[in-house]
Amino acid sequence: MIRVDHLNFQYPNSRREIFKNLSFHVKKGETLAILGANGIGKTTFLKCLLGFLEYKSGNIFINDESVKQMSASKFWKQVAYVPQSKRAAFGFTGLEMTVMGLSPHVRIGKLPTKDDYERAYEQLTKLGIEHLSERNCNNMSGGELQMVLIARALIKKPQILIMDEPESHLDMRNQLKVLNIVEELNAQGEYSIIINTHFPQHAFRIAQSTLLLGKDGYVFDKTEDVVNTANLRHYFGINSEILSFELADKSYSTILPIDLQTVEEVLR
Ligand SMILES: Nc1ncnc2c1ncn2[C@@H]1O[C@H](COP(=O)(O)OP(=O)(O)OP(=O)(O)O)[C@@H](O)[C@H]1O
Repeated sequence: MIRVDHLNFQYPNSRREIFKNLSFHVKKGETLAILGANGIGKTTFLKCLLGFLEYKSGNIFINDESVKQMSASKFWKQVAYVPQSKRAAFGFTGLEMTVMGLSPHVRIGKLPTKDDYERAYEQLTKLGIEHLSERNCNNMSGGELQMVLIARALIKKPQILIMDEPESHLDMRNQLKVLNIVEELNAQGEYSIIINTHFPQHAFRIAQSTLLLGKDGYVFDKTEDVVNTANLRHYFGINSEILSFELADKSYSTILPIDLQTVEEVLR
């Protein structure tokens, strides 16, 4: 369980408060989607959560323990981060990259063991990407590298999994692969998952709750209560329609952006 309590953050060189009194939680076995317009503060929030930026006030708790009081080693044993694959450039093989996920569990200066490499290979196999184990990450496609980064995050069996736009830059097939993995992890009931995304329809598919960040506040609630046409108008300035249908006993919803709000609509 991760709980964010009245968090406030502002960059030192800026007058804008990126978030003010931000509070929400993600229970074990649940997925939260974070949505919001470009530049609203999604990455900034992840940086605060991961300890790369210091927030002004408020607190973040993992299983009711404040992260401020937690050692880095304890934090990183529980939390795994999957960065966007486009920003990565590494000279490691898929197997080496996956083994690196075990680093919080390995003493400094100690090399990974044969057992660690076997666990890494097993993790790649679980995700169906063992063929990437000997491939250099620099020679992988965005989708392949994203899957290896997910393997690296999962190998240490984290409680909290944080993913920064894992399906951006991927084709539709690879997007579905990533969404399926998140759905499977969610169904296992062992993780609290936080996923930054630019796709509201993905929030519908994988996230029980959604945090929608805006300039003048935020909404946090069940996804179906957050992702609606009124909020998309207010937070993205677009008119849209939500389309829902059933297929093979499963319900699906997606969002069709129709057009930008007109100046009159904005002023109304
Ligand atoms: N180091 C910094 N100093 C001052 N302002 C910053 C700094 N880094 C980011 N910002 C500003 O903070 C705001 C939030 O940026 P952030 O990258 O968190 O947005 P985002 O929601 O992740 O955007 P996107 O969807 O485009 O990735 C932006 O206005 C950005 O210009």
